[in-house]
Amino acid sequence: MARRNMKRLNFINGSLLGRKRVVTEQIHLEETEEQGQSEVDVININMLPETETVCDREEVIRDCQELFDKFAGEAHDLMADFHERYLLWAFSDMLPPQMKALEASQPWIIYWIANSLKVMCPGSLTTDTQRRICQKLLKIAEPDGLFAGGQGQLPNLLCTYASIAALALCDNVDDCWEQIDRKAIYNWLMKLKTPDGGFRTCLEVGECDTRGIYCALAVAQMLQIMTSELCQNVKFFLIRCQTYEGGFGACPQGDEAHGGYTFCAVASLAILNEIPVMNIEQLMEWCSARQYNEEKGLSGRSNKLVDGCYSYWIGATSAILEAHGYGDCINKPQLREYILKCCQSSGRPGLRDKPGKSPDFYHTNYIALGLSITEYSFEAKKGPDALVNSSRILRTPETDLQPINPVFGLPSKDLADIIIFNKDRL
Ligand SMILES: CC(C)=CCC/C(C)=C/CC/C(C)=C/COP(=O)(O)OP(=O)(O)O
Ligand SMILES: [Zn+2]
Repeated sequence: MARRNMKRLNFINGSLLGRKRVVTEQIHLEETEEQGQSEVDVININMLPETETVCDREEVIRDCQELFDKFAGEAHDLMADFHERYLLWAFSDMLPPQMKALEASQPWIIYWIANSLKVMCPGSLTTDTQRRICQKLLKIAEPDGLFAGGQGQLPNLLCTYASIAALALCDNVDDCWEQIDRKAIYNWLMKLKTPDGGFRTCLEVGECDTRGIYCALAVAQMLQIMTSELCQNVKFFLIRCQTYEGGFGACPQGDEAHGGYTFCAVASLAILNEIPVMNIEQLMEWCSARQYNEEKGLSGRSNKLVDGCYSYWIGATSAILEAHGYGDCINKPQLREYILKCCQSSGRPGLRDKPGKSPDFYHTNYIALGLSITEYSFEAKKGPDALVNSSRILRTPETDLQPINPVFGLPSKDLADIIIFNKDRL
């Protein structure tokens, strides 16, 4: 066999329409060592071009491999008590000044912390903390019953989802669920609705993409204010967001498939009970391609790096498909290994995107949800509420995680409780 001499072609750095040169194919002549014959070796143009991300990925693979070697053969558990301290601190102390940037996302911070506690350390969200959460969120909703990022801010759909999800975690303390103004929220959702089936994130100036649809439908389902008028055309908007790759972009036609927007689209179709309208085979292939052999974790889009938060955005998408009878498209034990060995460190509490990154509340929540997904199998319940049965497939006595509903990002019990409560209010 001739020794192959593969040479990397320089990636053509320019837009397709800007390229005016004639395409040339380079060939390389080489003497084979054994036979002394000349052989033509065509350069493989399918080789990965050397981009910044390709180099970054090599570093990520090295970092992960180091941790896999370090913990080889060890059952590496979740350090739940350690992470609990980080989460409880956030509810009792001043947040660091750099978190000022999240001034318009206060319900999100509350949801991420409270949900992480409920999933990883059940019992640690005390009645007193639940009371403080409700008082804070219901204060933001004054005087019109609509939720925003903070007091005095414009009502916002994404913050409304985060607020209702956080309230769902409060076990109806002090009858707080009674104080959610479902009528005001329904009327406002109808005003946010666009004729093509989308939802704006806020009146007049809000953007319109799959996140808005997901937040509107999830809120409507949790509050039991779902109507056919609210759902009109929504599935057509979503169908148009599925790209040639199989994942979903933010908006119809043209956006790149991305894990976050794919979750929003697939979870929305689950709420609408319309899972079969998408191209399931392509979606499953795309989800599987998000998991990399070397790092074992999930990326959010083609040729990008693994990140712990996709353990939920892609992990939940896969769990929803599994619940609807399509089988697993990710490898749960491998994902578990990435999470437990690469997304936590005994040096600093909280969960992180990847080795070398700092933990934060967002990643702690979505990685905890992803880890829970790896411990259960899923089956959709019959009926209109997008409820899901989960059965434990793994027993880790020290750190059993709560089963979650992959559609709503909440522990199954909290979700069922708020839905049942609101059903009775009809
Ligand atoms: C319910 C709700 C509102 C859900 C939102 C879902 C959503 C859009 C998540 C995206 C999260 C994320 C890591 C974006 C970063 O993109 P990037 O381009 O920085 O990261 P990448 O390199 O991994 O693509
Ligand atoms: Zn992330």
